[in-house]
Amino acid sequence: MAILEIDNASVSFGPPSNRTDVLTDLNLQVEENEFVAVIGFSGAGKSTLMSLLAGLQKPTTGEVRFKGESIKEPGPDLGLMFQNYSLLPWLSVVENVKLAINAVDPRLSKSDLEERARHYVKMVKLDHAFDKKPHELSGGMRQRASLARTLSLDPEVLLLDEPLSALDALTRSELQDQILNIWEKDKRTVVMITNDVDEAVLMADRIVPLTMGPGATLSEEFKVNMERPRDRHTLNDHPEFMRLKSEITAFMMGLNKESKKLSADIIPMPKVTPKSFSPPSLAPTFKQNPVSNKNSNNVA
Ligand SMILES: Nc1ncnc2c1ncn2[C@@H]1O[C@H](COP(=O)(O)OP(=O)(O)OP(=O)(O)O)[C@@H](O)[C@H]1O
Repeated sequence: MAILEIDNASVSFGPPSNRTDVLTDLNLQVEENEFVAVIGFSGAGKSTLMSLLAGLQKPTTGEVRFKGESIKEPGPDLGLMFQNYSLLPWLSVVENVKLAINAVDPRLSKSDLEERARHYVKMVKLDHAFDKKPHELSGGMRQRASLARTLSLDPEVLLLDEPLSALDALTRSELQDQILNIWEKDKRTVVMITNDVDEAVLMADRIVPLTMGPGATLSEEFKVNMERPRDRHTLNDHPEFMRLKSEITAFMMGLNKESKKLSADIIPMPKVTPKSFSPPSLAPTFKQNPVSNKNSNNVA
């Protein structure tokens, strides 16, 4: 049985008179220990999809299940790492992690809590910044801290919403490796959103494109049949990597083209011709006030 399932789900926002259909007819099955990458364009509904999987967003229709049970609310089994770090600015790295652990495990002793928080901060190689506040960290360090916080909850499923988007290429590769290490060593299930085809092929077992919104849906998937560990340095010589990369890129470009064509078909520009138009005078106009005119000498 799949650990995580989306069954014919859709998400719409707003009242019926002004409804926005963001996601429609979503179906996805994620097996235990699988690494699934969802790839999509900006604004397609990727974060909405993650919120749905994390139980933060209820489907308008359909169902989302974890281990066969309908997901009713967020819980520690489904660890969501947000795109925008969301660290509390007045707490240090280790305090941010402690706060998260304490929320799911309030009976831990002070020393166990400290030890566990430090363990996860070390895991993402932030030991040198235990006591730093978020404003003292670089973007990459904040993403690590945010990852440490998500990992510290020891979730069965890691839901990573563009976890590496704000990073430079070097830091990005370093963190990709760390996520892969954690996934392989601790045998987790990962669903990761990315907009980077290379990253998806390097990391995932399966890549599922999200079509363009409104009414985005998950389309046909691409299986990554490449042995692990995958060596990033020789990937560009790997025929399967090259094939997948070009197929997925062509598919995504096709989606983009189709969506532009659709929006051109659906929203024709209205033909608006003003009946008459006279530009307002640039000089300010004042209404004559007989009283103030009389006292005009009194103006300071
Ligand atoms: N609570 C909400 N109410 C109304 N509309 C919403 C809400 N949440 C998201 N949307 C709309 O849903 C669409 C998809 O948003 P979402 O943030 O899921 O996209 P995304 O693919 O994650 O975007 P990005 O890559 O830019 O972060 C957008 O048009 C957004 O305005």
